Amino acid sequence: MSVLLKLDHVAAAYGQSQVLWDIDLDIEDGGAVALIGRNGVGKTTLFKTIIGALRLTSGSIWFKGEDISKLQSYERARKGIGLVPQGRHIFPHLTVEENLETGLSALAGRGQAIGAIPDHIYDLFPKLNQIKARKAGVLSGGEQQQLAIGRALCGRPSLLLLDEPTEGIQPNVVQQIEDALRRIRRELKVTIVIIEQYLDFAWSFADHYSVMQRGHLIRQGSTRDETAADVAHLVNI
Ligand SMILES: Nc1ncnc2c1ncn2[C@@H]1O[C@H](COP(=O)(O)OP(=O)(O)OP(=O)(O)O)[C@@H](O)[C@H]1O
Repeated sequence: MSVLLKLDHVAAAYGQSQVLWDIDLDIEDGGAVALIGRNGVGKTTLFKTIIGALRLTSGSIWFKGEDISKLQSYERARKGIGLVPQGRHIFPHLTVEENLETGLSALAGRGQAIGAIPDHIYDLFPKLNQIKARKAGVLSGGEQQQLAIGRALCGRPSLLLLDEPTEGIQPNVVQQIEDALRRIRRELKVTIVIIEQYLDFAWSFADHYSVMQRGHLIRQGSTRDETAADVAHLVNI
């Protein structure tokens, strides 16, 4: 398999406060990776560096063989990096359909017509079709998460980063989210990286895991060769 995303000795800081140190990470094309670690170790910050919301202080980021370290966020989105942020950040006063339309803007400048919301979004999340005229602010947590994923998919990413997709979601809906992510990977050929506190979900969904501790990547491996219990002590408080 080829490498889709490569982080090479990445470091990043908020002002004077360094948060990431010397991160080396390869994400294979077609892979599903869980990024795990205690609160505050830098997982979200790592996503911010990948999407270009935070500049690197050293190192480089490569996507599809191209150094994207100096590109702006919108340029990285156009190249195919999508984010489902922690807390979902949907627009509560817009309808479901209008929220999805905001996701189409990543296509602007990629030489593709922006067009309509792709059918596969409503195929993945039929509920969104039923409630497309409803204001997003009144949706349940699970529906908002589906909307946030659908919105990111409107930009036709080849890499989708999801920051704690199960946070605040009822257990019966977690399974639906997992099923949708599997289909996104298999049918849409999207490579997926999740930040996940809930190790059972991480192990069920992902092929590989990476553990962060105090701004460093300290361990990586296969979720098929090791169990969640093998790494739980590195993640649980
Ligand atoms: N905008 C910011 N300005 C300054 N420091 C920040 C900022 N955002 C995060 N930090 C600090 O950077 C460190 C890493 O935070 P980050 O949110 O990346 O961790 P995390 O592993 O994603 O944690 P969580 O699971 O709580 O989201 C923390 O010490 C945090 O306080």
